[in-house]
Amino acid sequence: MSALLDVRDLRKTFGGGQTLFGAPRPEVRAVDGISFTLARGETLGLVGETGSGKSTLGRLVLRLIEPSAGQVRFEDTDVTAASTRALRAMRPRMQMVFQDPYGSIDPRMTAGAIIAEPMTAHGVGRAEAAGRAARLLAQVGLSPAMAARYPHEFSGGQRQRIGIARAIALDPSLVVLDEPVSALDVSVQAQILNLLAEIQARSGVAFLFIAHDLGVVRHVSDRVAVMYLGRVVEMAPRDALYGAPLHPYTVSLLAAVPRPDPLKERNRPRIRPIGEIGSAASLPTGCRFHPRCPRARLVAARGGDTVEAEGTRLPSACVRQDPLLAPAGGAAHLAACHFPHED
Ligand SMILES: Nc1ncnc2c1ncn2[C@@H]1O[C@H](COP(=O)(O)OP(=O)(O)OP(=O)(O)O)[C@@H](O)[C@H]1O
Repeated sequence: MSALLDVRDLRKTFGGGQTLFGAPRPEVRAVDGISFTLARGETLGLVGETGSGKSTLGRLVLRLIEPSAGQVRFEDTDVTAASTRALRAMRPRMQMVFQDPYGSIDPRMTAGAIIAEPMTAHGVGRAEAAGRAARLLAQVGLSPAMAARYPHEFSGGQRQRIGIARAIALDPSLVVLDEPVSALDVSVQAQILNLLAEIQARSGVAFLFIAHDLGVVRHVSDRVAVMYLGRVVEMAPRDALYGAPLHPYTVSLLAAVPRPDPLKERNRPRIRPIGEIGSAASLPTGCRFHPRCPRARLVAARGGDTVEAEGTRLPSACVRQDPLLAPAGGAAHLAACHFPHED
């Protein structure tokens, strides 16, 4: 069976060209050649630091923004080439949940109206939509009587439940969730993650789950993709990624996840990337992680073919060749690193 979602070499560049006064405007390669598939009912977690391109990728997949290049196929239809009309017909099947669901919603609408809106927009009658909105409220753990209330009368967690109810109102087969629990207290986060798992078990919806927090992604994902400056640098089934990470960036992200046991915390190796995430406006040569990579320094110290870069010696492959995302630990465990097995 073909994949629900098939993303091929997707790219998005912002800026470029010139400003009004003729100065060159920097070109930002926010998404720089990303490919992956998603099966029906699957959850792919997408993690990375701020600025790695996660939100841009999520919006491209749903064609809320136009790609610069590449292709997105959803349910065997080319989303990137779809006409406005075809795209509109697809919308009920592909939905999005935002970090703050009310950022884009009219605060003067009641919860019932907010949930009913996508249904009436797609031809469901008003009375039928109101009835379904009440049932959806119950499904997301809220009282149907809350349909008459306004956004400001809800807590953050309740608002996110309403955002989820709205997203699943038309029974989508894909929901892109962009940091859906990042703004919530930890206890509320767990409730929302459980709710999403219940919805998925019942409906078979697939999730593209975007988060900067590896701990959150671990709870919900079947597979995880780690993004760095517009690229996926590692992608693997959840247990392989957390149990045996291959890319030094993933290793460093995992080292930064706090653990509940302070004793273990003390003995944990401190692997940190050097400095801050670079800029997608001025990408390094070769491997885009090389300026921050602790492993490149380790490998160079052992000798071999090295060059002078970043004020130190680094393997010439890291500085000169852009590594491809390729199988490195079994067919399903992909990493974009010249030295995936050296630590
Ligand atoms: N509309 C835009 N115009 C110009 N640059 C943009 C635009 N949207 C995003 N970018 C740039 O693209 C890069 C990726 O941004 P994006 O928001 O996708 O990253 P992210 O990983 O989702 O980060 P965050 O977690 O902060 O949302 C960043 O360098 C950002 O500044």
